[in-house]
Amino acid sequence: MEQQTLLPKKPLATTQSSGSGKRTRKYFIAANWKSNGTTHFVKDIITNMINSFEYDAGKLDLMLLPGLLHISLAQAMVAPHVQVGAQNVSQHGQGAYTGEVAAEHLADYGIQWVLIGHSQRRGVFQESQEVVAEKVKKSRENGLGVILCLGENLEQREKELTGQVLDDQLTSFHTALGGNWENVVLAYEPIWAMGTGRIASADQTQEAHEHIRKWLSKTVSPALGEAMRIIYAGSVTETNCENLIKLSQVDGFLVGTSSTKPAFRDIFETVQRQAGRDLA
Ligand SMILES: O=C(CO)COP(=O)(O)O
Repeated sequence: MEQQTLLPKKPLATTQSSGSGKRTRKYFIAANWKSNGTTHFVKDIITNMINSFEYDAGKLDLMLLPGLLHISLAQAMVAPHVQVGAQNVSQHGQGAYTGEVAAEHLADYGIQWVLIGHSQRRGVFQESQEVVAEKVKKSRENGLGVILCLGENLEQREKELTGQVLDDQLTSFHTALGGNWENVVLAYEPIWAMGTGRIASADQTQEAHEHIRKWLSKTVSPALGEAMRIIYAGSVTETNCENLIKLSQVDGFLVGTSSTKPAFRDIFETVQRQAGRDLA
């Protein structure tokens, strides 16, 4: 099949630096519904919650990541500014890969963004960084924007290897992206905080995000270091989101469990308030 180079129709702006030291990065919040929900759930949450959000799409991006079969339903229902992405993609192209969903298929269905490298894919499904990198390449060949997850496990943190782990993952992403960081959002996921109810402290989060930003500044360019959206993932709730979103290095959240609950409204509104305060 001829390669598609479908450019995102609704590109998410990677905001530019003003050079003034003032925040210019647009906030980003994604709801990862994982393998949860039914068609009833999707209709209900979009109608009664998601589509009722009134927000300035110049300051905040909102993306839903439903289960694969629910994507078309969500696409058909969401209000114009709300994006819908996929939670996963095959590392293979089209071909004899039974049960896999190729990047070509996502693009063909008008899906413009995909989550790659989620800790549950890496852990439960044993995806290596090499496989993750292949997924990035296939997605880019098909014009998809990517939310790239990275982060350390508990053992790596305790051995003080967090910086090294992040550097290795970033290096792999850089190669897979061919140095093109357009339409990329990075999600820092300390694996020990995923679905555990345990959350990274403000210091740990700020430090990890800063580390990532410095790597981008040094390895790619200072402009990219300043412009890249780095969002936090791991046990975000309506009670802890306020403190995290105030951190200068945190540009939003990838929300799991709480994104399927009424709490998501509070989390969204907290990010929205911060965006209103920070962005002119
Ligand atoms: O997996 C996550 C985000 O994709 C985080 O999940 P929890 O918010 O349930 O910890």
